[in-house]
Amino acid sequence: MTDVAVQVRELRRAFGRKQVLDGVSMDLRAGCVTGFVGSNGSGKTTTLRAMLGLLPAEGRTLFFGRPLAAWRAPSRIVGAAFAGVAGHPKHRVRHHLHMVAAGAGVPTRRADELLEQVGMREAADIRLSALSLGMSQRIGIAQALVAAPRVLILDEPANGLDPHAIRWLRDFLRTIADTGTAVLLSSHLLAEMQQMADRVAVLSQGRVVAEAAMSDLLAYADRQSVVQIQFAPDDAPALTGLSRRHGFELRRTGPDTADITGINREKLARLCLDLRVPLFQLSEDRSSLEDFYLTIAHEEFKIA
Ligand SMILES: Nc1ncnc2c1ncn2[C@@H]1O[C@H](COP(=O)(O)OP(=O)(O)OP(=O)(O)O)[C@@H](O)[C@H]1O
Repeated sequence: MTDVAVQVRELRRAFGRKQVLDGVSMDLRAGCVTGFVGSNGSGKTTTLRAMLGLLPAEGRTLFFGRPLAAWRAPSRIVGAAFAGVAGHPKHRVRHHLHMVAAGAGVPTRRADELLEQVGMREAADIRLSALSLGMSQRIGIAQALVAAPRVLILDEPANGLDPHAIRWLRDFLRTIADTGTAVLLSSHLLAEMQQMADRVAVLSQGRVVAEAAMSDLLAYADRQSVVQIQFAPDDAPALTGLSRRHGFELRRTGPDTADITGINREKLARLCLDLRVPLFQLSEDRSSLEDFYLTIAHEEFKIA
């Protein structure tokens, strides 16, 4: 599904002299999980708040072609969660969600269903102040979903989650997106997004500098990575032939060492195994996706 659910256009916002948003534009697609990434302080939260009209900003955000305020029941259009759950710390989880449901004009049984869906039934009687960060994130998501919105916006939802909970979140968001909901989640960790998002929008210096399918971004990362190998000098011609046949670049750095670009470590290892060329060292200077993100941010990289 590629229907555009949300169009964000030219958002601008300064705090004092600092131009935090300098023309942020992006599209969110229905049925798609979009990761919104940018380093700490790059303006992700500011963008989300501006999109939702929680913060005055120049520019516009259209939800299914209209500003949010033009919809009769905005909570059915978009649900959002910022840093876990917002509510009275003394309220207990179930009571809190019932109040949110009542406020949104939906039956309280919807809140109970969501509590079940986010795996928090056992936490129903816990006070909001006693929730762990991970629990609070889940309840925040339940709260955002209470009116079954067509767009779900989550600010750093993976914060404080352990790997098991991140897997849960990924599967949960996939289920939500599969119903046609457009999901936007922000994070300063690209590695997390790699697990969760179909598409990614990269925020840098107040603008979205890349918007692409996650698979394209990862393929680009592969092309940028450098694999260092060590081999038997006799195998040099075989490796050169392999590089020609498979279109990767091999640059000799010594009689038995080379730097390779244009192919990732796993694929290279498989090709060498097939060719029966033993490698004595195989390391990849892909650094990390974090470093890769910094590269994109600096190069103002655009993926077609
Ligand atoms: N109300 C405010 N008043 C002044 N400055 C603000 C305000 N809100 C945000 N900022 C500044 O705007 C910049 C962007 O902040 P924002 O919280 O949007 O970044 P972020 O990308 O969400 O960061 P993080 O990943 O750390 O959550 C920061 O420099 C922050 O200090």
